[in-house]
Amino acid sequence: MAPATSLVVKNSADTVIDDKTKRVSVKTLVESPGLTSIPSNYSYASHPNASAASEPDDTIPIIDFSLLTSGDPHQRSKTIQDLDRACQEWGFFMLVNHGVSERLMKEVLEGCNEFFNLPMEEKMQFAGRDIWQPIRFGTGVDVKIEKFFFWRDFLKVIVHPQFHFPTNPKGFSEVAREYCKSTREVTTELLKGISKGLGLEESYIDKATDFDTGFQLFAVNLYPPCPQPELAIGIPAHTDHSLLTLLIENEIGGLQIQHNGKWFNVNPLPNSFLVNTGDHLEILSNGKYKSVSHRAVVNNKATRISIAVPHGPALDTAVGPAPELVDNENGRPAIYVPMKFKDYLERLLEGRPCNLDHVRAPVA
Ligand SMILES: O=C(O)CCC(=O)C(=O)O
Ligand SMILES: [Fe+2]
Repeated sequence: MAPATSLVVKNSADTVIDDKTKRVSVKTLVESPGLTSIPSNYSYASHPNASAASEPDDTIPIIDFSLLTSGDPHQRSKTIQDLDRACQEWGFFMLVNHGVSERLMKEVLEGCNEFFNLPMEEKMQFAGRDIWQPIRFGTGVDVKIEKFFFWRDFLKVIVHPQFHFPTNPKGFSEVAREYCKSTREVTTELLKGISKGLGLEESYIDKATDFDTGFQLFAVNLYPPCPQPELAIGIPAHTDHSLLTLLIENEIGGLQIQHNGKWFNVNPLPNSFLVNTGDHLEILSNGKYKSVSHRAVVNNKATRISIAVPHGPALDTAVGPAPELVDNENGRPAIYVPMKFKDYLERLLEGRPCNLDHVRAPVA
């Protein structure tokens, strides 16, 4: 295996995305002539988290959305039970028959591809480190302390409660608007089912999180082919801040989730959504559901694109454990304290390994 090099791509000022680290995008790096090994600061393999993953487990839950919304009470209550089990045992499921068209899913992925293929100066207008910037193009991750660089570029757009979007490539904004509206509608229905599965009234999560004005991101990850995929990582293990994240990808594969202490490769069913429970469902359910740890690995053959759409509470809303799920007398105290979602997101920038540590209740 060729050693990781300390090759430095000639960073002309107009390709440096991040002033602080003088980094160019991974795409720029990959397109530079003669790249046969990764620059040493992308080398991740010595990190303790870098353990091998098992083949996909065929018990990864599959939820049929059409049964949740069919109007048949028996099918609905069975699907609610399945959802409850999936959230409790995996924190992750594949959603099929969700009603979002294959055409729309293809078009939105294509739009993302075209965005990353725009000239650099077009994308550079969105470069920046401020997480509140409505449209942001960058590389790596968002934390202040990055020990090594990650093999991914990103586009992050705030799409709710206000919809923002780049005007180029042409037509992308319209497609993305329709896509984000669809994932929001699907999520609204899932949250109703999840509320019921937790033994709460159907609208509980909607009301407790002010979901109508909830924070929604359109987060695209681009993982160009990596000459030494075994040494690099696309996104290291993390949990999502949201209630639920809906993810699609261009059928290349690379998502891994942690289950019972082991890592699993996820090979999505065609046209399915990969759905994971985020920190705010763990908080609201008082730990009954776990915010699942996941990561993205890279490959040396093809560019992978994934679109993660995390749906969260309203920024000014502080979500705590549902009182119905707290029972102080019977050994089930509230294990989290409420924190405004806006403040929670800002803490992420401190780069602590587990976001939920910020809101863990002191042990009495
Ligand atoms: O690319 C993937 O499969 C994972 C992306 C992800 O976890 C994220 O954007 O939070
Ligand atoms: Fe994630």
